[in-house]
Amino acid sequence: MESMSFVLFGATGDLAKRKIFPALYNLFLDEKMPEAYSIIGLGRSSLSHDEFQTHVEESLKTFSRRTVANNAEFGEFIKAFRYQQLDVTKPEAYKNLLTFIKQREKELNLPENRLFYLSVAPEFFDDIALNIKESGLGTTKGWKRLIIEKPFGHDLESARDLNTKLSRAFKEDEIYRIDHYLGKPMVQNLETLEFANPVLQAIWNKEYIANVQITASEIVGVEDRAGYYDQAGAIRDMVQNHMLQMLMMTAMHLPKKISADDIRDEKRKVMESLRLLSKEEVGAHIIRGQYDAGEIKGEPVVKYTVEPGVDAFSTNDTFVAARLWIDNDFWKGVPFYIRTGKRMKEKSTRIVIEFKNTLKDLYQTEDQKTAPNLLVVHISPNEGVSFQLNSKNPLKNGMIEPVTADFSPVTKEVPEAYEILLFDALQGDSTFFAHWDEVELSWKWVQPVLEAFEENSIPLQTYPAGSMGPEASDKLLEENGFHWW
Ligand SMILES: NC(=O)C1=CN([C@@H]2O[C@H](COP(=O)(O)OP(=O)(O)OC[C@H]3O[C@@H](n4cnc5c(N)ncnc54)[C@H](OP(=O)(O)O)[C@@H]3O)[C@@H](O)[C@H]2O)C=CC1
Ligand SMILES: O=C1O[C@H](COP(=O)(O)O)[C@@H](O)[C@H](O)[C@H]1O
Repeated sequence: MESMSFVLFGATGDLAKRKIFPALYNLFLDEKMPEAYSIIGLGRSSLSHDEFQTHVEESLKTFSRRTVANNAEFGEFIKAFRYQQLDVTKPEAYKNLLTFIKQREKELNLPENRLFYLSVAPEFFDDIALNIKESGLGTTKGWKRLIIEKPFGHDLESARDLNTKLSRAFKEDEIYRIDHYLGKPMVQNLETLEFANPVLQAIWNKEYIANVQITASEIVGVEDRAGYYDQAGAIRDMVQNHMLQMLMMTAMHLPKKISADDIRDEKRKVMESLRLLSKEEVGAHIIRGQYDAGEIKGEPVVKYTVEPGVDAFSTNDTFVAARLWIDNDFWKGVPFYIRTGKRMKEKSTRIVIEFKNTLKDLYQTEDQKTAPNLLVVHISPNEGVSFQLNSKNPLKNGMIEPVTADFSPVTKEVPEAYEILLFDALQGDSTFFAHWDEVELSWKWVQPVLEAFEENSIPLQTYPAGSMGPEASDKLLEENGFHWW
């Protein structure tokens, strides 16, 4: 891995302290950082280098999965951090930043490889990219890369506009759009499950698969993010990015070779085949929900519209379920269901592949009924893969029962999504970052849904906090003879 400067916009913010610093620290402990590097944090606040290093240390003590010891090794890590106060909206400030970066490059004998990480509000993304270009920060003898956080646009038009602006300063292969779900070990493992197992590869299609169910349920509510969430809703916050990325990863077909370009090509093909809904069709395939008061783990929970910062008459979606169709040769006729919501019964992200139960009529009697085979990819909170088979239970007179073969790695050791993604970006591997084609096609699918929601042309179903969403979400599957697993 090449030595570099890591330039972090928004270094005094929430994401930096909760995810980015801990990820860098754990990469350091795993000896996955470059041989030489400088980390330059930027923010509006006025901080000395020492104060910034203390801020980083405190964030690691609170959020790192590994403990922080006050030893020489830690000293080695923290000494790479420097801080610069910079108002991102002031073009003249970038000149000072360039001088500072060059000075550090000289001190540490670093090549001009610069990785810029935009961990600031999205309204700044395009300005920062432009200022990097105009100030000469992006003119390097080495490489430059831009990591950009979500949300990438608010709708199709704004996403296109942002992309056009970014592409004036960075080429597509220099842009790393973070979708942290793509860094989750079990989402990455989908590729291996599908392509490294000939048995699964042979049956990964419409001949054998009855339906696919992707769930991302959360216990938390809107928390302290009402300002953002009440405008975004589950459709923008989760569906446009994480849910559709998981769908792409599940439905993509065998690439010519395992490379970033080939995998992203296959993902794009999935999105190109995704059946677009007209605004009028949205009601038949999409369930829009909002949580009502309820109870979670024995504690009462208030309804969404009385949460701090939420509009009392808000019609924002805190739950979305959808039935999607991929009209290609592999998946024609196989429904893909997705559901995601806040204030649900459990925190669970999982993908369930339900296989066709073609042998169920072979067994005639009640005690010989068979359940469908299920392949379940457990993404969080616990990582693993399980496979449900039918087997005779010798203790129950040979009655046929479903049994589960389970694989779960030791979760304490599993790296976090941000660690995995940062390591990839440091190495220049963009496989698990969202390509613009995927982002644009996702927005294309989402756009009529956004419009139907905005026009209130489909009902807003309420669901009690602590449930698995509105009843209408169950009916969506019942219409095709299925139920949620
Ligand atoms: N927090 C999270 O869990 C997640 C965040 N994201 C995304 O990450 C990005 C950052 O979010 P988050 O850390 O929560 O945001 P915060 O509001 O916590 O932090 C914002 C950062 O931007 C800096 N900033 C604001 N205005 C300026 C300015 N004019 N010039 C320079 N710096 C400025 C702040 O500096 P200062 O504090 O010094 O004023 C601060 O460092 C957003 O795009 C968000 O959508 C994505 C997923 C999850
Ligand atoms: O991006 C987001 O993801 C989180 C859920 O992430 P997870 O890793 O905990 O599954 C969600 O709470 C948040 O609203 C959204 O912005």
